Amino acid sequence: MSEFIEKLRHRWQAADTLLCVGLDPDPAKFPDAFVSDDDALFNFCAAIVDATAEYACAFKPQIAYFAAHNGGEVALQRLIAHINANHPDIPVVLDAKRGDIGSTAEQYAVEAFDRFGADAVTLNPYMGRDSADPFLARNDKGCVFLCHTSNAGARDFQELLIDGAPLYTHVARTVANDWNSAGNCALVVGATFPKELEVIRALVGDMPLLIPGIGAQGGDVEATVLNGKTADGTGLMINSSRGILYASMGADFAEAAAQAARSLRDEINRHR
Ligand SMILES: O=c1ccn([C@@H]2O[C@H](COP(=O)(O)O)[C@@H](O)[C@H]2O)c(=O)[nH]1
Repeated sequence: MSEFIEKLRHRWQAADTLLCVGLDPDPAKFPDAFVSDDDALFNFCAAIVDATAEYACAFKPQIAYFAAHNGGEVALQRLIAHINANHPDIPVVLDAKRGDIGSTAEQYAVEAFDRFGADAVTLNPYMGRDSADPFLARNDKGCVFLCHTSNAGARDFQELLIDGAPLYTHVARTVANDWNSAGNCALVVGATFPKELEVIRALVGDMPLLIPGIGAQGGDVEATVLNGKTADGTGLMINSSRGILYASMGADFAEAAAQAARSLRDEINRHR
């Protein structure tokens, strides 16, 4: 089992939480105090991280929200270093959805794990095994493959029938049975597709699932937990980004984020 999966399992138990706090910083939504702050991306996210850490089983920074801004990738690098230094028990899943030919994928693996210091990265399996190999070879780290995403367009390709079974089930089986020999794989499954979540859980045993789609996208917490949990009541990183980050856009943003995180952690736990 990879260090990422061990760290995640330990955090599930030690902190009694399945909540993943998503870090999608949008300066247009920041409180006024950040308007003239040259380091607003880092300062806003670090305040959210410190306020919500006790409720988090993982943090998930989405790289686009950093890379969209000049200097944003340096802010991301510093933010992950801040999490690793101050909250070392909480794994960081870099949401980058990488996938390319092997030689380029090698560079993406260096980017995620060595430059940014993430414990795991989200990956697009569409280009097949050789595009995943540079990540799978890092068996201390985690590879979180898109399986059934949370958006409406997930149906366009992911539900197409191949040999009588939807494409997303082929992804789930292939990752669980072929790609996970080092025990370092996980899957992304949207909370907005609870029936498909149940199907995927039945196919992949205890493999961890990253679940976006709660909060702003309207996924149902009870259905997510009931259909996605493992026999021991864990197995899930249930993500909320905007619902936590922007619980208040006032001076009390960090306290409001902590309250939103605690409330969602508690709601999740009521259904475990
Ligand atoms: O299927 C997917 C895969 C990834 N995401 C990402 O998760 C968060 C969701 O943000 P919310 O504000 O909680 O809706 C965001 O970073 C997406 O890029 C997803 O939503 N669905």
